[in-house]
Amino acid sequence: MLILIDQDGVLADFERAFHAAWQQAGHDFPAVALECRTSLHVRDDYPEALYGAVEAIYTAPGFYRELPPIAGALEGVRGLLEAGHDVRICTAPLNQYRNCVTEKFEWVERHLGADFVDRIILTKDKTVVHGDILVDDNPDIRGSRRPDWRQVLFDQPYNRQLDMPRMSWASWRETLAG
Ligand SMILES: Cc1cn([C@H]2C[C@H](O)[C@@H](COP(=O)(O)O)O2)c(=O)[nH]c1=O
Ligand SMILES: [Mg+2]
Repeated sequence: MLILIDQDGVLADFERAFHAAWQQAGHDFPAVALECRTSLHVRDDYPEALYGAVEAIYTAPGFYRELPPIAGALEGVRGLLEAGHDVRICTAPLNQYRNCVTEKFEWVERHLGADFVDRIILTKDKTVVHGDILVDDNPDIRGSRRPDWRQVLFDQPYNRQLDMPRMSWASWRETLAG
């Protein structure tokens, strides 16, 4: 199968890095714990007056480059390749793209190797990308086409309210390797 895998929130731990950076910044408003997050976009869980401070963190140089891998993600990707699947990273850049785009590529090279950079598909519209499965933490993927991929939701606290087929890296074999 052709398996498309999202980067932020599936391979790279955007949430853990943001939480740590917000705590480090010393804002009076406390960092929202991952289990309490309610929306894909972290900004939505903070007061509007702090949106600028929130965006300043994830648009800062190095934020995307230094994201820690999500537990089990790198092993899961390698396992899917070893199982004979064609794996591509299908990822959307921030609108504030300047650091994000380069650092997403640097992240893949650092954690999956230089050859894996050839497997990156960078798009703001994932519905135009061909694939059999898309693993993504976004519960509301919108675009210009009816996609031919079937989404498997990557389990995160902010998408648990939805009754959709889902996985974590602890369960990828049962969900994807079939
Ligand atoms: C703001 C924000 C972004 N992300 C991730 C999700 C996508 O991979 C990119 C671009 O997101 P957008 O929805 O196209 O702006 O960044 C995220 O995981 N959490 C966030 O708060
Ligand atoms: Mg994501």
